Amino acid sequence: MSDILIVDDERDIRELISDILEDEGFATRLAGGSDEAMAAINTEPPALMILDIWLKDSRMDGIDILKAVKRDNPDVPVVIISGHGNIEIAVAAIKQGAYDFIEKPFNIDQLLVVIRRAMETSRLRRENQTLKRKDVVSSEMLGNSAAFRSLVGQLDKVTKSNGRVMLSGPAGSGKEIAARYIHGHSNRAQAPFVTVNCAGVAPDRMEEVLFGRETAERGVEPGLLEQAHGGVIYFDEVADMPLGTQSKILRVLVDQQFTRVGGNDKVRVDLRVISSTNRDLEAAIRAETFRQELYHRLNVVPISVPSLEDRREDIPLLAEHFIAEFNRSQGLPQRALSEDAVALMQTMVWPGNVRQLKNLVERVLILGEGTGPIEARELPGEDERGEDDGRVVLSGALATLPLREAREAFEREYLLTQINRFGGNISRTANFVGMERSALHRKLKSLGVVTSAKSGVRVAHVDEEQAAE
Ligand SMILES: Nc1ncnc2c1ncn2[C@@H]1O[C@H](COP(=O)(O)OP(=O)(O)OP(=O)(O)O)[C@@H](O)[C@H]1O
Repeated sequence: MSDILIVDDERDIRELISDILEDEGFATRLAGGSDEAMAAINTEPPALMILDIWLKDSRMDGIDILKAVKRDNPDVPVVIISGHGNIEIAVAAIKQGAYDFIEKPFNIDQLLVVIRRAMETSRLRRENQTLKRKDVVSSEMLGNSAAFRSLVGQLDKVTKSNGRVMLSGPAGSGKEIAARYIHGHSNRAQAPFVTVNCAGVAPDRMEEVLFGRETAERGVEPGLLEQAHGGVIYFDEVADMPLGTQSKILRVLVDQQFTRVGGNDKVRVDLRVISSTNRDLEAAIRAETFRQELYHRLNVVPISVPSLEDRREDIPLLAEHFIAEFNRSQGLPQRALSEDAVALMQTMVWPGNVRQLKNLVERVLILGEGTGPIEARELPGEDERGEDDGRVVLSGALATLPLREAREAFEREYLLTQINRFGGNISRTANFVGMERSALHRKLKSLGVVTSAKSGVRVAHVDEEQAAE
């Protein structure tokens, strides 16, 4: 979608327009009638279409083509060419969704201004759509592990206030879904939830995207802050916000008002601000890529979202939920999970967290074998797991240790994973690893592994002092 389609029954005119546009660096395609035009659009929708209203000897006239384009490719801006004195028709075309019109005979500058504006508006619109696309995702948040319950407990406490929340946690752990949970349970639930993808917008576009703009030609085009009025604005990955925009956002938070790009009027909006980060913002402040004052304003209530590895117990529940969801949305087979598959999933590493689990489930369902329970062998290939039929590939660090220490390091890691997988429950862990409960306790003690309750969550970790003894 990068060229301009020129539809005119007069060859001289379409070639003239094409020459002008190509001189300006645009690629063009030409069509002399409605069939050719429709075929060109169906092959690949253009970035913009210039359309003559009167098409001699054609099955469809310009207005029909316009209607078809607006029905099937509503994002393609259409600029109408109308004969001199046909203003009513041009106005009718605008009502049908044409972006603008130019009258024949037109002057080149006028043509270029209209085209540039149309392209720019359509780009802004697309950008906003990508930003809002996430809006439709489901916001059912599932889990039953202690770490998850502790998270929900904290979220519940902030739903009723207006306090600014900073969600921190690794990529894909569910920060956005947590933000939606706050929104959905607050008295702003009926108002919009608007996501600003701080990493996805080019720095020089950020202000226009956030604050909107005002131009003589197009009037007011509201930005995301205005679109979120009454609801929640979610700054996803705040650490990626350009420094210049950070200062402007800070001003908005202090003054509770802003000005659109190109405008003079002050705009007031009522917003709740929720932000997320998977980076260490304090380090970003030290590196002077994040403004300290903004950090303090956004970080009023810090809430940390646990990684999937800290809530391994939830893996079967989440996997089953995603299987059901893919069954509903894409008709993928509704399969059960074998015990082996669950055990493997609960011991794998999940750098991409819940998102990675969701992607894995989708892949297994697509590539899968039949409709029976999902087996462990269908899970990621050996190459991805770094093991082969239980053969462990030694990591560099392990390979340099004497056997006794290497075995201890392995046992420590293995048992830590298992205990966390069973939510800190020693009996269930003992049962799974095939040891007596008391023997497991002794083993843990000798390895320096202790379990403790941190904000209501029982987790296993290594007590360095004990381990050193
Ligand atoms: N507790 C949960 N229950 C159900 N689905 C979840 C849960 N947590 C995360 N997900 C799903 O996992 C995916 C990733 O979640 P989300 O986008 O909220 O993560 P994130 O931390 O905001 O990611 P990123 O850091 O990449 O922005 C989404 O599809 C989300 O619906």
